[in-house]
Amino acid sequence: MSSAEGPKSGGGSKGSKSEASSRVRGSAPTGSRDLFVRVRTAKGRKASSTRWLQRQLNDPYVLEAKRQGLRSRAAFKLIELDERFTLLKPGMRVVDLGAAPGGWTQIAVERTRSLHPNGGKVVGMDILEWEGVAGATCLTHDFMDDAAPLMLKGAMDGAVDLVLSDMAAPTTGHRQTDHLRVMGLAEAAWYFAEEVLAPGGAFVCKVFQGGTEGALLTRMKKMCEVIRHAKPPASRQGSPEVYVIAQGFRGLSGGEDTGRDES
Ligand SMILES: C[S@@+](CC[C@H](N)C(=O)[O-])C[C@H]1O[C@@H](n2cnc3c(N)ncnc32)[C@H](O)[C@@H]1O
Repeated sequence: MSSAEGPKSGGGSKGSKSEASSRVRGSAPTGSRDLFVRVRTAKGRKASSTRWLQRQLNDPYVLEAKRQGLRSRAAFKLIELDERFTLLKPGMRVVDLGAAPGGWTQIAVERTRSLHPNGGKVVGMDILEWEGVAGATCLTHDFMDDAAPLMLKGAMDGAVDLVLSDMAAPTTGHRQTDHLRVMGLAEAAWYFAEEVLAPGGAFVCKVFQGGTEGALLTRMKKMCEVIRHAKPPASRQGSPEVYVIAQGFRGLSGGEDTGRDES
């Protein structure tokens, strides 16, 4: 796993905010901000909100995302994972689950060149309403709903090279409940990936510290050449999130028992 230290150095692209820009975004912020913004407590604002605001105003990833016209600081997590594991290439077909507000989708569009003729294809889905990203098909639907896989398959119309899932249910503060919820989403994302991934395809999914659960990991190992876990530097150090990266999808060799409960 990578450490969650300060931002990496990078090229520092100049910040047009146009999504249609042909400029490839994606350099992580360079160095930290000199001026620390202190937020005073205000009447009617909870201490937790003040802390959140102060963190946002002093977070180099938040500032850099804004500068580069990226919709979320989370975009840098995908950028860092892509730099480490070489996930995205021009022409690739990508599904992005839990896509709102669209930072990962923006990066997928740029790196697959889905806006270009003969470029890739990107389909994103989120349970929340979200603003469309040019170059992607953006769906609003609960991925846990039975109809969701069919909607995604219909929009993709063919095999997928990369399934991304940054899905996260709102946290309750109860560690086990939050863990179970995120793992439920991860499991559903993997089963979807099994159905749509092309040979050689890859899967990247948010899980919680401790990594992917035993049964799911065993199943993934049977179907992929390599499975790794990573915490990209942009992932907050205090957050339990890590990502599982499965590459070299080969599916199952005829009728093997995977232990999945099909009932
Ligand atoms: C951390 S955010 C994703 C950020 C995104 N990767 C980006 O770069 O902008 C997690 C998202 O998962 C979505 N989500 C959670 N449960 C979901 C579900 N059942 N179906 C679809 N989306 C879901 C949430 O609505 C939220 O927008």
